[in-house]
Amino acid sequence: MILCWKTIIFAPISELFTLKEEKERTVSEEEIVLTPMMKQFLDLKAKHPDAVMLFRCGDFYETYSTDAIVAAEILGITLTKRANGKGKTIEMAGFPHHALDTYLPKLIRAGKRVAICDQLEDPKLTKKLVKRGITELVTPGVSINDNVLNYKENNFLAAVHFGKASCGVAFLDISTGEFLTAEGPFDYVDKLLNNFAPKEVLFERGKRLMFEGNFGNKFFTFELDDWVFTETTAREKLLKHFETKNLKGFGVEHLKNGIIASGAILQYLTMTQHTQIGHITALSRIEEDKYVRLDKFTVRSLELIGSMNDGGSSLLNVIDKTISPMGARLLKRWMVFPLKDVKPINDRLNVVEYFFRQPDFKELIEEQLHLIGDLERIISKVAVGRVSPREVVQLKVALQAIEPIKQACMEADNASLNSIGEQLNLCISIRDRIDKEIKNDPPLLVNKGGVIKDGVNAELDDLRRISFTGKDYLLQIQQRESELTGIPSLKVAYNNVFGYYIEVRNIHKEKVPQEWIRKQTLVNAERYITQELKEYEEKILGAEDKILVLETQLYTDLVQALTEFIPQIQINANQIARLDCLLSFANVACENRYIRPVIEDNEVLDIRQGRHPVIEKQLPIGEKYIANDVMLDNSTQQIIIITGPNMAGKSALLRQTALITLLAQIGSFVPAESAQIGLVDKIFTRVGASDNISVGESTFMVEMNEAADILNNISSRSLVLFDELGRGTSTYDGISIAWAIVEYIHEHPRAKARTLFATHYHELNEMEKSFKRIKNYNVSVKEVDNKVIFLRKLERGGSEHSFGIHVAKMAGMPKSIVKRSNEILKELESDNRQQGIGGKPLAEVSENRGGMQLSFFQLDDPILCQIRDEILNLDVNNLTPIEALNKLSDIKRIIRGK
Ligand SMILES: Nc1ncnc2c1ncn2[C@@H]1O[C@H](COP(=O)(O)OP(=O)(O)OP(=O)(O)O)[C@@H](O)[C@H]1O
Repeated sequence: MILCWKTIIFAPISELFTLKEEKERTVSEEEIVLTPMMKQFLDLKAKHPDAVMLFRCGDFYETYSTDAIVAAEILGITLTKRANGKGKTIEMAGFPHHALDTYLPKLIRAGKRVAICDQLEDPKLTKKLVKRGITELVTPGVSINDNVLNYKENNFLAAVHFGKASCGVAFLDISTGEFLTAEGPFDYVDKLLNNFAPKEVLFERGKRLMFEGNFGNKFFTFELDDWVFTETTAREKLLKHFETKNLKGFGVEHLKNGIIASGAILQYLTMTQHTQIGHITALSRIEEDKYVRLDKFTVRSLELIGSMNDGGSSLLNVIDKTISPMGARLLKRWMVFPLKDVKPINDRLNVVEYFFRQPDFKELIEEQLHLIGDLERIISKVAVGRVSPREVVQLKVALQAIEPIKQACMEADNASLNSIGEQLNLCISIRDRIDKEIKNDPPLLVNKGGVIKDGVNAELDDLRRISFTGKDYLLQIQQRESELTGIPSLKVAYNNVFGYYIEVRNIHKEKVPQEWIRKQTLVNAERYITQELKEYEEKILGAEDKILVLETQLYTDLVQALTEFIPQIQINANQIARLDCLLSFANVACENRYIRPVIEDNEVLDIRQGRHPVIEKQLPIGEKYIANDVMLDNSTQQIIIITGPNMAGKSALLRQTALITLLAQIGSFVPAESAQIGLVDKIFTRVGASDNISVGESTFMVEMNEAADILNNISSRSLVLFDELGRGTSTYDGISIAWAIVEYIHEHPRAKARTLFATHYHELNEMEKSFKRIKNYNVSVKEVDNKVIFLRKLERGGSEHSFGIHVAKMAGMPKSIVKRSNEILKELESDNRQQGIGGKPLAEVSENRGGMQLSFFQLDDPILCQIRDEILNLDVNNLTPIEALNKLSDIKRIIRGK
């Protein structure tokens, strides 16, 4: 036999034998002697060199060589060695096959691809090496295992195709069957990748630089051959799967790049042996123009899905009171895809209001939703042939719960609810069939038996009778023989080796009849078999085997019948998810005193007594969130410049305005006394300076990139929030850039966006004088006895102080520094007052400020000079909070030393 290296291109080889050369060559069998099983392993492994192979050996899944080293580390299992022909050894680590569900998710969560290699024939029936083959390739993006999946999240696999004019993208969640596509410029695809957060992304081999250059390196990726990314291959694959002549019915026919990406996904499913995919019933286009555009910075800085601080809360945490897993997943989607048309938003709001007004209806829906479970993922498991008897019973329970929901929705005085009710399908025939055939509390696995109810199949009933009466008969034998032999402790028992046997304790061994055949000697007893016992054993065991075969057959037939209902049950799952989200909105609104916003097709944003939905939940007991009014429009008050001390609540106000708008546009009630929301098409936020050093960009570069993106994309319908824009550079540059940007938004006809601009550059208050739609506001504080009290009220007019020194004091800054800072501030202020800021060119203002700073550090005090040097040597942009604290403590030590 000749082994070809070309097919064996992975690391384990080097550990099985010594490689003379790395390059391709052929090796004769004389040079290498492998055990036959290892040869089989190598052949299979060569098909998926990058995956950890779980190789089934009897009752174990084994891993070998480098796979074993990796698996032992991730799974915490013992690494051993096994002989591998001609005195060689190979690393090995394994676990019992029934523990697959425990260990597989750990490998997937560690970002590994796993090839499952099973025995394809019964080892008992062959004398040769057992046939084995890869039955499934599980990867982070292609998993239906409950232990890998998070029930509140979709598990998307994505594919990206780099077309000539645009980029195509597709997303598939195999656990729910949802399949989506879109195409557009890189930044749009980047936004989608961030919003859908796929667990794995596929792209064409050799295009890594392009991929990472546009989308970063945070995704788990896999490269596929270039032939996968051709239009003909992709179209063929899609048409074959959907059994259609073209893709017009899905509304994606014109999306050439999207189609290529979608085809690549299906191709990948074939490659990973996922061929039962009847639950993927449609390919939908992601309709960009239907949703508010939120870029990834906005999603992150508004903390919609996750908090930027460890342990912090997100908007999703506050508003997710969904009951079903489908509801939780849909709500997460709604959060990043707010609507921008009045009608669908009002449709949602109408339902939320209906829940409010009809507590009985709300209670009924709530009660039934608790019974439904993960209908969407269960029906996907039906399609892929992995549904357990318990899940089938859960499916029945869900369909039963849908009946009262459907009825209540149809009877409701609300068109959206009527439409939900109409779409719900009771699937009565299959529901009743499950009820008739499957026991109410079946075992987890069908091969354990006891799944099918009595009365379903006459043959099954007969076999069960034989099995049960046979067992009774064995008891009779026990009793009879005990009496005949006079052995009171005689007992009939069963083990896998001898089958049924009679056990007699040694003290009675003399009384055993001659015709009994001795099979086993124990310390205190002997075990025997008899002719009669063997005959009954055959009958009982034969019946039990037949029962299992028959039950499995009946169960498989039922699951097959269920596949006919996949589309209807998927629709049910969607409608239930929708209802669940709207119910969640109603409950959140009740609990937190939200009101229904008025949605209008104009450019007014008028929020009265608005609150921040997340901060208000986090305040210490006894503290109340101070509500504020914010009014923006395109004619009188387009841009608000908000100044005010540090810690006053400027950022909170900015964010709450965006969050209220966003909540309204996903159809939720909002935390305010009243809210008039003129529909927003895009929300942009630039909040604080953040570093992106990992991709080689400075704080300021990131800030300017984001600001440029905003300015290039805003429209007169957009909402823009700038928080401390320009902070990442010198005061002089910062003010100039901030001023120019505000001026642009005010003046540019296309860019007349409603804008909130929070800043510490009080100089920007000058703009109100020259620009008609710019208005100054400040978040108020009161100074009492040298102490600052935060009133947190938004008031008309600019403010002059930042009270930064006060905040430094609150933060525990050494008293001497606080005192000295106050002296310097007074000096600076008096100087500025003499010179005057208003009307002066910004350059002058800034230069003066620089001059003052210099005089501070020109003092003769060597301690101050030492502090100056310490501060000047700091790289503030790269300073971690801990380093900052350490530095403060160093400075404190210097002062104390004085
Ligand atoms: N309206 C409010 N009612 C009650 N507490 C509030 C309110 N607004 C803000 N806070 C509290 O004050 C803290 C500081 O608010 P915020 O970060 O908005 O201040 P800021 O003015 O942006 O400060 P800085 O200029 O230093 O960034 C918040 O974390 C919150 O706990």
